[in-house]
Amino acid sequence: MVMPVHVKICGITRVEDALSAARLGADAIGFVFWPKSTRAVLPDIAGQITEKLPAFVSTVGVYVNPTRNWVEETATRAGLTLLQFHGDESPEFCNQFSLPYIKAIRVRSGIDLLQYAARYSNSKGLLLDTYSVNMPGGTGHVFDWDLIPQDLPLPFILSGGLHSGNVALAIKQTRPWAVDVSSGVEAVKGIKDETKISAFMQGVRNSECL
Ligand SMILES: O=C(O)c1ccccc1NCC(=O)[C@H](O)[C@H](O)COP(=O)(O)O
Repeated sequence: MVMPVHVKICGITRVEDALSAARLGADAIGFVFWPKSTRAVLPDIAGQITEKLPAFVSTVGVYVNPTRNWVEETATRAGLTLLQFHGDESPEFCNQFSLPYIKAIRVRSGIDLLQYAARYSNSKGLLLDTYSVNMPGGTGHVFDWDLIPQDLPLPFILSGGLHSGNVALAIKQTRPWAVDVSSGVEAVKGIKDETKISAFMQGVRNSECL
């Protein structure tokens, strides 16, 4: 039996994009609460988007080395269900909130993902993204999927440079719990393109035939 792969569409800043993502079958949407991002959204705007969502769509807050207060304030205002730590947050920092979390790891050669899995064993999964010196996330670039160990003891979310043209192959090769996309379904930064989301979702479904 082929396991269905979950989908998170990240960098949502508009109600219409969130509703398109939900209607086309996304399981989660992500709000970037790192103020330096071109996809950053205000917590109250995120809250208005969350209110419009149908049931069973998770709302994920994305952070890069935030303060405790910022996480608590944004989580409340935006009605989050999951936290995503994308910086150098310690396991102790990530564990202190009332919401579950996933830890983003920026992958490059030489990385020991098994060690990260042991360190963040309380996380609900590792989000594997592409390392870049310039940007902590949302780079639009893929990493070498061969760096993912077969025996990773946590569910992982494959991320980094995915789009409709490569997502089926990515799923076939790595067998993730979920995939995460931002640049690959955008018209411009922070604004999603419904046709691209639809093609991406089709790519995910096609992976079930490979
Ligand atoms: O998207 C951002 O601007 C961003 C900035 C800082 C930290 C994380 C960020 N995005 C997090 C995500 O979950 C993205 O979906 C993930 O990095 C993949 O992005 P992309 O390669 O553009 O699909």
